[in-house]
Amino acid sequence: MSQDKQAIRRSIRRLRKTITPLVRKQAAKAALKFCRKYIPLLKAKRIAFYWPMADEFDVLPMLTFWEEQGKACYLPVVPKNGRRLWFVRKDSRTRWKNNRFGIPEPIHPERIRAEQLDVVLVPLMGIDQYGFRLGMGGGFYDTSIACRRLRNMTRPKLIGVAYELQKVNHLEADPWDIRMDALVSEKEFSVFPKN
Ligand SMILES: Nc1nc2c(c(=O)[nH]1)N(C=O)[C@@H](CNc1ccc(C(=O)N[C@@H](CCC(=O)O)C(=O)O)cc1)CN2
Ligand SMILES: Nc1ncnc2c1ncn2[C@@H]1O[C@H](COP(=O)(O)OP(=O)(O)OP(=O)(O)O)[C@@H](O)[C@H]1O
Repeated sequence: MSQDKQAIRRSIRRLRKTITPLVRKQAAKAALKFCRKYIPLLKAKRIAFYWPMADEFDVLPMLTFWEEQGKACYLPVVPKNGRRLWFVRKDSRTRWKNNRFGIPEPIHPERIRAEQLDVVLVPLMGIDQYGFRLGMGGGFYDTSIACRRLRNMTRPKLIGVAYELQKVNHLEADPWDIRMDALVSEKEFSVFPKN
């Protein structure tokens, strides 16, 4: 079964490599335009983004926009032990340090957990029609947003970010998998049905 997941990751990674820099840039712009109307984002005080690696969807234009709108913006920081991510504030003067995966992380005293965020833009490898997500396999996001398993917990809102070519019909969900509330791609912004 995790064999399966590895195979899906490989095939999506291969597809994603074919995206040209120009298309990537246009996709980032389109996604920004779509997400500007999403009410939870408009109302949010604290929003988490991610620093895009390799061929991941570029959310930095969105980050810049929402930062200019006065939102407090955060990026994930991999913990020393375990898998529960910290979210560290990024501001215009932030300095950066690479983590063990080579991903830049902000250096800032303001460090919070996912529960304190209003919206999290979640990186992913694949996403199905129900909002189930396949990540890089580290289990970081599933662990960090596990608070959403609790009944009545509607925060943080989770927005998966992906190219259309990362959509898959159906992902076999593991017990720890948490569904996204919405998805933004280069083509659309869609909200998943609650049930
Ligand atoms: N941009 C971004 N930041 C993120 C994540 C993510 O998916 N995307 N994460 C989401 O959880 C966390 C880091 N998770 C990671 C999990 C696994 C690997 C990893 O296995 N990297 C392989 C190379 C993978 C590849 O070939 O693309 C390696 O280092 O060998 C890296 C980061 C936090 N920050
Ligand atoms: N809430 C949790 N508590 C403890 N362990 C967890 C939790 N969620 C996931 N895990 C562990 O993390 C491992 C990786 O999970 P999975 O392959 O679903 O990660 P992923 O969603 O692809 O990765 P990521 O979230 O880092 O992008 C699993 O084997 C599981 O044991």
